[in-house]
Amino acid sequence: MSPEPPKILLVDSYDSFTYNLASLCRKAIPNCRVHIIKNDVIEFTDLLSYLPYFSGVIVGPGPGSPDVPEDVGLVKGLWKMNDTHVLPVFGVCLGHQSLAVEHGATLRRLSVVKHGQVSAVEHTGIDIFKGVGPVDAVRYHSLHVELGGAKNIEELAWSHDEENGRVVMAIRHCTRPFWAVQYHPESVLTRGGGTDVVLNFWRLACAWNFSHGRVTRPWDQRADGLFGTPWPYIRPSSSIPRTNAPLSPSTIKLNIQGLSAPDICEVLGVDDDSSPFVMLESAAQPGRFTIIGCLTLASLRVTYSIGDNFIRLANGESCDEVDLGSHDVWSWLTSFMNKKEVIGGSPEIPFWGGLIGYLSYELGVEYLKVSARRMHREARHPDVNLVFVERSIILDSTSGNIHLQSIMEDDDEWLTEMAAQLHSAVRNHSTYSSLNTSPPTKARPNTSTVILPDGDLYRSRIRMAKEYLAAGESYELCLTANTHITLNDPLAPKASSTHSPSWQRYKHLREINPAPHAGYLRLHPTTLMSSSPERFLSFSRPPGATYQLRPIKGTIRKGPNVTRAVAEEALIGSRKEIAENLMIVDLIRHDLHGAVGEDVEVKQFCTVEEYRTVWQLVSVIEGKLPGGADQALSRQANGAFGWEVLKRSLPPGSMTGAPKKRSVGILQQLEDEERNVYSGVFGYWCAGGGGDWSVTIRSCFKYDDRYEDDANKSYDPDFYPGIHEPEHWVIGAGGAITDLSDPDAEWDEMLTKLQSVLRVFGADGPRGH
Ligand SMILES: C=C(O[C@@H]1C=C(C(=O)O)C=C[C@H]1O)C(=O)O
Ligand SMILES: NC(=O)CC[C@H](N)C(=O)O
Repeated sequence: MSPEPPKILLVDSYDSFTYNLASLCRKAIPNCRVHIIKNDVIEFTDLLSYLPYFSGVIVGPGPGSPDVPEDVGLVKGLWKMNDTHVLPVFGVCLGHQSLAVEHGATLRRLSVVKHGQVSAVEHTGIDIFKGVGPVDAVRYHSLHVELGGAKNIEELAWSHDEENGRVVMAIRHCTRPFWAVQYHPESVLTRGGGTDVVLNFWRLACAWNFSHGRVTRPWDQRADGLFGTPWPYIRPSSSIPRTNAPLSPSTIKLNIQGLSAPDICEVLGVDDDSSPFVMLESAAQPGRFTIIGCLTLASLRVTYSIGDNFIRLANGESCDEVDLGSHDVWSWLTSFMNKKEVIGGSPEIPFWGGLIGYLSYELGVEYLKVSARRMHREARHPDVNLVFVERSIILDSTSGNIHLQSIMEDDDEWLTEMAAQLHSAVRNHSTYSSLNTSPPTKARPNTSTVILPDGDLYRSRIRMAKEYLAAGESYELCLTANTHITLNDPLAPKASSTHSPSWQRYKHLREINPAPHAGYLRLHPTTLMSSSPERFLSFSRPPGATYQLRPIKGTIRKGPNVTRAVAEEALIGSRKEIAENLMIVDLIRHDLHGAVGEDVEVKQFCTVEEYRTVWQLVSVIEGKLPGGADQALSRQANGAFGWEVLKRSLPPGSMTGAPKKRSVGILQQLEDEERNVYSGVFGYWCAGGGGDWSVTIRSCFKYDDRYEDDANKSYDPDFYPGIHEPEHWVIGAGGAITDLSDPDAEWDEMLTKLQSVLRVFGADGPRGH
């Protein structure tokens, strides 16, 4: 009989780095099984009888303080076990602080907090540091411990901070098998002191277990009941069998020069303001494909608002509310897409047909189970707003090819007709207004109002955010605020069957701020225009799917003297910017490890990319499922696992800060309004597997409630409910606040981001005040 594998209990204090620690543990401890529990799922006294199943415990990092019982939960109890229960424990950061504090150490705040910063760590070279060379370790902490009054605690490592003096970096208990480190061994930038230290812990733990005659209890049903499957646990996304025969796209490939994405939209009738319309546009590098939906009266709209127990399905003819029953919106959509599977399209085309639309920020917040203070349950606008696209036109900016596709049966006639229409559009191309790029007329005086966030209030919120950071509640907070624009010009051309003001504005936006993740989504009641630079998550078609996230953190405004070299110096050369980006990279590694398991890699760390108005610092993280799971899941459903990864990773970490859950809760205190469409994601899920979702930033949206009940039903050209009404647009903008943030500079950065979109309204831009 083979020996039982080492079993490690990892206690998670609601951190955003826990799965990184699990992964480190799996790398360091041969063949181990890691069971993760939250620190509040069980009382410590009830956990005691389960400890014999484990060879050791790892106590992870987390927000808050070791002094606050709710922050550490059952962890406190571990250090007070009586001799019969004792087992080896390794603490990290909050875990380290808890070990020290429970033994009499003094908890203090650092004079200057360390979030996402690398420090040289000196160590004794013994014990968990035996054979360990130089350590350059990432730190995420505001609090630290002084060992003066501590009993039985010995220092093993320390750092010398310019501002804080000597800070304890690792300790051990003198008589019990307890060790801990203040730094983060699992961070992607930690060099030395990671796997080597965890392996040493494991060797010491084995030696202690052996010398104390401690044998782990064989795993049984009882343990299974509480601790379940060890990490990495790949969640099957859907067990619903495929019920329909898969569809197959019919395609025509054209190479027509001189037809832009907006030209094609106009051929398709985007100017009819009452009709739904979707385009995901790669309006700049590194974007390649533009996806345009060719919607029909029968195109199915799928909407859902938080708090509802139904999904709304509508097309131009009917509208139904479908009871969710035991499903949530995520699983409902998974089974919906299971019935829509498409196979056999051209492999290089990312989208063959499928869902296009947006998911709100609050949808992600709801999944995190943060108690939502301000959720307006009544009369919510859609948090999920999607349309199922059966006919599409894809532009490939690399080859110049235009692909017409349909997954509707016997649709060749449409393909031929559309090809003919596009050919004739080029011949008459002067009739298409998109070729005339003149911006919408500047707003007449007194016809538009722009309500900017209040500068003093924003700065005071930054200071409050920094107070939370100093207290150890968060490592980084992405603070944002909304700008409201009201347009009320009785003389401006009205929405009609031949004129869509929002479309004209979008065309202007793509000119002044071309972006790789641009988009125009008119899914009434919502209209979204985006010039987003940021991909959130893309997943390629299974099998062998790659899950890629591309967080941006670090922004500077472009200007005549801001060359690439200057931008690199300002971004890569800045401790602050690298720290901001690193924190999100570590957070995203955790989110991805939580979904796909062990195979997660940082492919690009902090590279400067150029956009029309800003330079940005971008990192790329990719994950893959293990071979067996990948095969099994790809047989089961068409990209449903990508949908699962999306669900588990929202809201985008770059829009929350870390640790995600606690930070989202704090941001709800600091921000006055819901973020809604802003800070969520928009993109597609292809029915052939694969998807691409962008972060909804550098965007603006409006709700037009007058369309709500009727527009889906009516394509009646005489029905324009918005005809004499003002338009009300919202632009969200913000930035990551860390301890190193300067309130004036952050306000300015927020204005820079805001300005990239606000200019389309022809309104006077914001000035710093
Ligand atoms: C918050 C915004 O952007 C986010 C914050 C960034 C930053 O702090 O540098 C960069 C990109 C986004 O992840 C925004 O555009 O409104
Ligand atoms: N990363 C952590 O565990 C942080 C611990 C604690 N909240 C601090 O800020 O010091």
